[in-house]
Amino acid sequence: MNRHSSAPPSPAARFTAVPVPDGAAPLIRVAHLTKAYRGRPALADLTLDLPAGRIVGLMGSNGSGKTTLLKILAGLLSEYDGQVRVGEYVPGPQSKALVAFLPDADFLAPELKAEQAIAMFSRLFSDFDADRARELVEFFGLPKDRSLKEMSKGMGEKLRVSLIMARRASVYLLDEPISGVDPAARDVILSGVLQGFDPEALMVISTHLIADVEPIVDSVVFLKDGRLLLAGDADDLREAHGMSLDALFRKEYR
Ligand SMILES: Nc1ncnc2c1ncn2[C@@H]1O[C@H](COP(=O)(O)OP(=O)(O)OP(=O)(O)O)[C@@H](O)[C@H]1O
Repeated sequence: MNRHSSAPPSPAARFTAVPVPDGAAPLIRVAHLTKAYRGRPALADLTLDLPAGRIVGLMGSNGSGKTTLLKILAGLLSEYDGQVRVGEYVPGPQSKALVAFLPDADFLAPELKAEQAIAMFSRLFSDFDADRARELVEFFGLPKDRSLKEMSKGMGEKLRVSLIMARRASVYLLDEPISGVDPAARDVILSGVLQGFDPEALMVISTHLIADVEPIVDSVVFLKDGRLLLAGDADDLREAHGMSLDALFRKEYR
């Protein structure tokens, strides 16, 4: 994984890109992306390429622009400056077919039980694998006879993750999939996310719970105030800074 030379520990500024294999086209390309809400910048001149086959931790303190970036990549926010490509597409109907997006807010009707939600996703998405969703529901031990409103917060999140990860997408964008659930449930959710994950796909997981996702990410993007603070291979960053990503995050955001 280490593509950097054996240079001494270096400042964060050296790590400004997730490595893209030689000759490969990035799956996501973002160039000079700027997005403001009523004149207040949420993303400022962000440039970032992400290749297929990576699990990227999108990290940053509250308000650093993670959700805004994911919504733009998912095609839900279309007013921005700069260039964005998912595969060969500007975010829109064609790119949406490639992208499975787990928003940080509820997106399912509270009356739905697991099997009804699976039926709905089968109708909505041609790449949805209902058997895979049922396997995940089973893996998470979710009750089949309870609707979403009768489930705990952690159960609801597990159902949403089961649905999103059962799409056969090229890009998975997960916005805070483990926030608001207890530490044991976080581990279970993350192992569910990884189960059967296509190694050729790209996954971007936004979080500020760095220690929890650190074991599963191989690349990192740190945002601060809508700008790229650093980005790189997780092993390279740990080696160059001589600390875990969690410790690095605490140092950079102090
Ligand atoms: N719909 C909106 N209208 C106005 N301002 C917004 C809106 N959505 C986000 N913002 C602002 O944009 C900035 C970035 O917000 P965003 O939600 O992208 O950050 P985040 O890193 O996902 O934060 P968190 O970790 O708290 O979820 C913040 O200053 C926020 O207040």
